[in-house]
Amino acid sequence: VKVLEGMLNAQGMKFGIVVARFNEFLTSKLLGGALDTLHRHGADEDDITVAWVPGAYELPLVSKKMAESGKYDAIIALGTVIRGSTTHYDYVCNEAAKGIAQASMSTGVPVTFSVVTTENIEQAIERAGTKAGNKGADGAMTAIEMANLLKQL
Ligand SMILES: O=c1[nH]c(NC[C@H](O)[C@H](O)[C@H](O)CO)c([N+](=O)[O-])c(=O)[nH]1
Repeated sequence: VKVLEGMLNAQGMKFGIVVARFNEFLTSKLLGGALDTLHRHGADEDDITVAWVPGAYELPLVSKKMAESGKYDAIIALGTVIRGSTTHYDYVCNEAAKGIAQASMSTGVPVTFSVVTTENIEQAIERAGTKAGNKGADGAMTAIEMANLLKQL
């Protein structure tokens, strides 16, 4: 039986990070978690590019453009959408999720969906580096694993 699985080695790999400025108090923490994870798994600082977009709705377009460039082994999409603060929560979340998946499928480049979607600010804080971990760090781990796995296919 031949088993394929991605190692967690980021050495020599190039990563794009797309991060939403909306809820920047929280998305900056997701970015910090992603950068820390990439660094501690061996990624070189010069091999990481960060692009800021206005909000989660804009994540798919820039994720797709970065993926299409062929410059990156994986893309990490970071954002925070909180229902309590918006009437169009479902639209933003659904379009972000669908668009990020499409950016990945249409280019063959892994684009991880690390968008925190919560009912309220407290839940979002829990996922930005407190008791529920850091969704940005999780997205970076997924990106490293997927990039390693795709090299074997
Ligand atoms: O990233 C977010 N964008 C949000 N809206 C902006 C949206 O992503 C677009 O930037 C905007 O609609 C302009 O296209 C949010 N809310 O509306 O509350 C939110 O919680 N998070």
